[in-house]
Amino acid sequence: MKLRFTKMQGAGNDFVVLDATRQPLTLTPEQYRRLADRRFGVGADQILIVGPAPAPDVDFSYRIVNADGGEVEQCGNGARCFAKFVRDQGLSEKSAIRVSTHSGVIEPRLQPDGRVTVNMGAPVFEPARIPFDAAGLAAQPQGDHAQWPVEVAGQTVPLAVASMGNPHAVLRVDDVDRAPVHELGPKLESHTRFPRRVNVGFLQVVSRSQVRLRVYERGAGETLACGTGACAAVVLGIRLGWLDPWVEVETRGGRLGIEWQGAGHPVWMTGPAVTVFEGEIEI
Ligand SMILES: N[C@@H](CCC[C@H](N)C(=O)O)C(=O)O
Repeated sequence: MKLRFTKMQGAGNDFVVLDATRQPLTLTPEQYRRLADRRFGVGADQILIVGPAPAPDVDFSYRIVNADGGEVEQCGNGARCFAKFVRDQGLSEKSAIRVSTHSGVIEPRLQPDGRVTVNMGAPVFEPARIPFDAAGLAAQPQGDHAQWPVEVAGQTVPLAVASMGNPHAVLRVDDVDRAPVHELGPKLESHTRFPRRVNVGFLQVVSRSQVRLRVYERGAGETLACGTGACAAVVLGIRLGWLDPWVEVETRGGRLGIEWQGAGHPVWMTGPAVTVFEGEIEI
């Protein structure tokens, strides 16, 4: 089967975007892995499948598949690329687009400067809803929230955890360039405390409004940026008393602006969305 695709990136987090608005598209996990493969396929951290609206109050649906072939709930950088994709392909003329994902409706808005702002919805902190197995762990109170002591690689690390629709664990470090991303990332990603695995963020606080972040993503390894990871890290940093409500996040692939006004409010993420090329692949 020949498949048309668009290669996109948001702050260096790269995607193969597929249009399934006119006809249903179901690939096998092996086919998704092949598309994501940087040597045998197109190459991507995630595959985004844009589909028709499943209900009258939304404009589209979109599904997200990690490079390992597993379908997941949410993707922040992908949401920005999704919005640019539907506009560029002439699928919508709106600049605020409501899209249904596996973890609810989000609303990307195209900005006049080409960046995209997304209402990512409200974060969730209850361990059971992340999901995070906190049984037997005493939370370490700090600020108005908690970090959890988790045993990994012979050490105990304090993790803050949240869901942005998908699960995140965040570890504060002094310097992201020297952080043990490849030592602790894979071990925490599939740690028994996280029954659905987890995205692992390494957060360096530069000031109350600026952080540096690296994320070892579930199902993809370290990416140049993770949008939901940036939302989770900032939200947890705010709850722990480290950060102000508006924070610039420096990733290895670009900068994201994250705003959160506190409990009950949605997280707003602003950043780039770029088309790299279009093509066709035999899959
Ligand atoms: N890169 C993404 C997140 C993609 C999904 C993630 N790896 C997961 O498994 O939850 C982003 O920008 O948010």
